[in-house]
Order: sequence, then structure tokens, then C-alpha cells
Amino acid sequence: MRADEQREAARAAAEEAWVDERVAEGESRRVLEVTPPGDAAHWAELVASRPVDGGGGERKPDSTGTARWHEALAPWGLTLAAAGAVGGGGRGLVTTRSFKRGEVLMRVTPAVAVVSGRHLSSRCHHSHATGGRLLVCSRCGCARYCSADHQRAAWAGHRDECALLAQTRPRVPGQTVRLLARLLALLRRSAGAPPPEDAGEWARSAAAILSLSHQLGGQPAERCAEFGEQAGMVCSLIQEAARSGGGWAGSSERVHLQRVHLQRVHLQRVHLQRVHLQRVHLQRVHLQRVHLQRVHLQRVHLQRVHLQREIGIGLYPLAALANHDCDPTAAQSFGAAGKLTLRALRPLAAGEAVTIGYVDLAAAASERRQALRSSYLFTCECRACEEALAPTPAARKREAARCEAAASLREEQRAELAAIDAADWEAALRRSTRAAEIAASLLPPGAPALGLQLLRAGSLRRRGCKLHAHCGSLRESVGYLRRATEVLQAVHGEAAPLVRDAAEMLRGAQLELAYGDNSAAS
Ligand SMILES: C[S@@+](CC[C@H](N)C(=O)[O-])C[C@H]1O[C@@H](n2cnc3c(N)ncnc32)[C@H](O)[C@@H]1O
Repeated sequence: MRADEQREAARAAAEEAWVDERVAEGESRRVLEVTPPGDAAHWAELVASRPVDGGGGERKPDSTGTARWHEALAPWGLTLAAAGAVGGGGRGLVTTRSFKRGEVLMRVTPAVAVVSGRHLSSRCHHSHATGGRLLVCSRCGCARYCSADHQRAAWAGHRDECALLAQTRPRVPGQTVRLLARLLALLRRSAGAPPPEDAGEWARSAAAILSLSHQLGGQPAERCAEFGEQAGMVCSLIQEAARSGGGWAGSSERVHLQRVHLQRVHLQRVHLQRVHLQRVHLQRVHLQRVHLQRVHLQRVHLQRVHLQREIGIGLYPLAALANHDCDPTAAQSFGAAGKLTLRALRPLAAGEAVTIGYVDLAAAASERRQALRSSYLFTCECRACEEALAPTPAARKREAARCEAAASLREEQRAELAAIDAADWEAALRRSTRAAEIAASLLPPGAPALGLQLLRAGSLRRRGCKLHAHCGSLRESVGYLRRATEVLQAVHGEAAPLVRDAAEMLRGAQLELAYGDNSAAS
């Protein structure tokens, strides 16, 4: 392992340790509030009735499906507007009443969610929390839980997947394949189980329903092949589980007896299926990949890096109706068990579009468009992009300047980490504050990433020694922390541990500043 990889691993381990503490402090309490999987049927119905994607208005929405969506959105004070009614991006979420800044627009559990490969053995597959000894599912040997309660709560969603995972053991399919397998199981449960011999056919047709081949038109061949491979893998897994278990969920004894023998056969079949089923296009973008993120505080040498780290992917049918905008009106945050909360980033009147940022908003318009094309397969039509990429000399100049500023931001962030690794605290502080200033010039005023950057700049400290105090810049620290707390409150709500931490740091810095001023005066 290279030295920088070792440092990154150490950093990650320290973050995990920090999260453990948070779990002990209160996350586990919140876990118990998670909506039980009783609403799975409701989600399945919504997913199945989802009108074919209206992005860019390329397809006509299905009116029966749409009625269900309106019904599900109404209690939140939201509705689904037709393509063209709310700017670029096809259909999208719109408010039906006014909202204050920071007010909750929607709070939903994922219809299906999985932890990423990296977190398979370190996080509870139900609450996504880390810490303590995790119980391992004895049947698949893959799923892990922090308590028997969580294992029980997760069973409805894990049952079908468990048979699939038992088949592939010791290999574990990638997160997209696992997410799709869960989604198909959910749809299957709500539609009634097909006879075992039809399971493969059913899986293929479900995959075909999920395909959006019209959007694959402009994609490179290898990307299409990747989607095809993933679809093939899901179909193959389902067929395999149906064959060996006498049904998708299968009888555990039979699955258990045949597992070892089938492993080898299965690997060969998966390989064949991959080749043969490449034509079954399965598009990730249609599933609206939403990252389950946790905000971590780092405590290696400095209590300074607040990271948003991806821990898995989930499907949120209602939240996925929000279009992307490079100057979004809303932001999402994630809690225990992937619960997603959408909040207004500024006051919204009735009839305003609810949009979120799908990509890094500090990037230049051309970079954002590129990122959206490659990860989400569409070209952004938001007003900010249209203006930034207008074919005029003034716009071109602005865009070139923004590209430069975005590159400087990345450089400052990189240099900040390097300075920390080298224990050069003054340099770390300088880099961090510079990064915060550049981020403030690039990001929309309420952007979550800006809040995190400001928090880092204001809270730099080394084992109890606050670097701002050490460097005589407490006044700046108070300024950054005040701005950070304000931004983060609107994104995460006042009760979030991150916001409470930020407010606490602000109070501390204010007191120190007042004490310093008083001592100087006397
Ligand atoms: C998660 S869905 C959002 C809801 C979608 N408009 C619908 O009708 O279901 C993402 C899709 O919406 C469209 N979309 C979202 N934001 C867009 C934007 N800024 N510009 C163009 N298309 C956008 C794209 O087709 C993308 O694949």
C-alpha cells in the first residue's frame, strides 16, 4: 500500500471510529423511528406505476400512473408539474403552498437501498450504522446487523435477496445489481409471485420494463454494454435462485444443500448470461441513483474535515421526481437507514419548482454538463447552464474564469489535506480559508457543500488547540462558523448532530474572542 493510500485508510478508520461514537450517542435512537417496511407495498405500487420518464418531455406520461403520484405528493404540499411547466428537465416537482427557508419539503425512506461493497462488512444493512460487533445473516453470510431487532426489521426486504446472495457466495454482486435485485423482489411481492419456472422470464421482462433504451442512443458502446451486463447479472441471479430453491425466496434447506455445488456452475452461467443478455438494457439513471451519505467528522490529527461520504445507493421514488438545477431550490440530507429529507434552501412560493443539485455545483458549467451526461445521461437545460454556455464572448470569458476558479478550489482542498498530513498547521489553515473563500464565490449561497467548507475553515483545530486562536484569527473563525451554521441549519435542520456541533463551536469561538478582547482591554 502506498503512503498516501495508508494515510487515506487511517483517515477512513478514524472517521468510522467517530461515527461509532455518534451511534452510541444517539443515532441508534433515531434508527428506531425508521418507518417499518410495512410501506414496502406502497413503494412498490408507486415504482410500478411510475409514468415513463418525462425527462426532456421525450415520452408521454401515463395518466393512471400520474394520479397515484399526485396523491402521494399532496400531503407534502407538492405536486408533479408537466414537462415545460417548470423550466428545463421535463416534468418535475412543484410546491402547492409556500415554504420557509429550511422547512421540510419531504421526508421519505428508500423503497430499496443497499450498502456499497466497501461497507458490506462494516455497516448494519438496516440502519447503515457502524460500531460494535455485527450479527451476520447465517443463511447468506453477507448481510450484517447491529442488533437482532434490526435483523428482524430488515427481513422483509432481505428475504429474496438472501437467496440470491447465498447463490453467489463468496462473491457478492456490485451495489447496482444488488439494488436492482431488491427492486425486482419488491415488485414481485406486490404483483404476486410468478411460478418458479417463469421467474427468469419475469426477471427479463421486469428488466426490460426498467430499460430506457431511447436515452441510451448517445451513449458509448461500452456504457450500453455495462448496463446490459448488469441487467444480465440480475436476471441470471433470479433464475439461479428460482431453480435451486423451488421459488425465488426458496426453501432454505434446499438452497443450503445445493449452494456449494451451484457456485461453480453459477459462475459459468453468469459469464454466459453476461454475453447473451447484453441487449437487455438497464439504465441506472432511470432508477435515480441517490447516494446515501453520512456526514463524518475527522479526528486523525485535526478535528477538521467534515466529509460527505457515499455509503451505498437507494431508490427514492418521490424524491427522484426533483429535477437537477445548477442553482437548486432544495437540498437533501440523509439520516439513519437512508431516510432522506428534502428541505427548501430559500423561501419558496406556491408553484415554484423544487430542484436539487445532482453534481458538484462548484464546477464550471461545461464540467457540470459533462458530469451529468456521464453519470445521469442527460444534458442540463437549467437557466444557469444556458446563460453560462451562451455563445457570446462575455459568457465564454466568464466560463473560462470559472473553470480556473474551480481548478483552484480543488487545488486548495488537495493542498489542505497535504498540509495536514505534513502537520503544517498554519499552511492547513491558510489553504482551508482560501478554499472557503473560493467556494463562496462559486457555490449558490445555500449550497450544502459551502456549509461544510465554511465549517472546516472555521473549526480547524489540533488536539484541543484551536488553530485560529493560535494564529490570532479568532474573529475570522467566528465569521466562518456563523455562516456555516446558518447554511447547514437550512440543509439539515437544527437538531442534526452536525448542526449542533457547528453551533457549539461557534459559541466556543465567540466566548474565546470575548475573553481575548476583555483581557486585552484590561
Ligand atoms: C430523477 S429524474 C427527474 C424527474 C424527471 N424529470 C421525470 O419526469 O421523471 C431525472 C431525469 O429528469 C431529466 N432532467 C432532470 N433535470 C434536468 C435538467 N436540468 N435538464 C434536463 N433534463 C433534466 C433527465 O431526463 C433525467 O434523466
